[in-house]
Amino acid sequence: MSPIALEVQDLTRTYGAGAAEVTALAGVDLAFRRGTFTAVMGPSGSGKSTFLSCAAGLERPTGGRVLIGGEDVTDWDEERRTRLRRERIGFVFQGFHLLPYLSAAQNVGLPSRLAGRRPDRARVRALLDRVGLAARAHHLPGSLSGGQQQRVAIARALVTDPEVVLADEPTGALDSATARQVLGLLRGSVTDLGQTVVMVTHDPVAASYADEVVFLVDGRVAGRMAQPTADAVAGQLAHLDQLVVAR
Ligand SMILES: Nc1ncnc2c1ncn2[C@@H]1O[C@H](COP(=O)(O)OP(=O)(O)OP(=O)(O)O)[C@@H](O)[C@H]1O
Repeated sequence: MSPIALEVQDLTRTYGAGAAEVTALAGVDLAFRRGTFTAVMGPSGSGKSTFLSCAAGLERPTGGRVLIGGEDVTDWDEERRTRLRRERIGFVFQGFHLLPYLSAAQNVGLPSRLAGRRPDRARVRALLDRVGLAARAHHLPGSLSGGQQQRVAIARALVTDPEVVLADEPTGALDSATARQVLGLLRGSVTDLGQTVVMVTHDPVAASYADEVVFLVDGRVAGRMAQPTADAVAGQLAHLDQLVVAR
């Protein structure tokens, strides 16, 4: 098994053409080791969403490679990439993205169903238990709080034991106490379950739960910080221009 869960090599992505061309990613090299939690930060427009989309196989890069579990998936056709997303990547979104007419347990089991398998009931139950929602297994998302919905989404992201969990502003819609619970669960999935989490966030407190922060500026890696604290991250964000100059 590759020790690297996700790797991008010289990743570039441009949109439009000619005078209207926009460079969203300008040659990003990053490798995410298994069992690590990384936060990706940067100003608006720095390429964070584009990076996640390319890593997830939702968008094709203009150049460079994407490797999942050591396997180069860059040139896979749409069908293979859809299967890759269902079976080998977990997603957590700012807006939860649960299906409203399925119960919490059915939402957690959905990735297995989409992959053509009957959900493993014991695993669904264990994951709901892990996120503190065993008693709410049969509730519809509409009867759960935002934080509870996000906890269901985390259980769903973990159900296939994916190579990597990609989280896009997972606490962006939550109050700070609820956000801490959600971040604790993501942290626990790494520390206890050996998962690999890559999380885009604007929030220095959220980033402080990660092992490392990667800073993007203008589509490039402008800096990194190991063992981040919220204060250190906030300080670095305030001086990203200096990182770029120092590059
Ligand atoms: N579909 C698209 N068509 C044209 N330009 C795009 C498209 N998607 C992104 N861009 C441009 O690419 C650059 C990077 O955008 P991206 O959304 O990846 O940044 P971001 O760091 O995620 O920003 P934010 O923090 O605001 O979400 C921006 O200049 C953006 O306008």
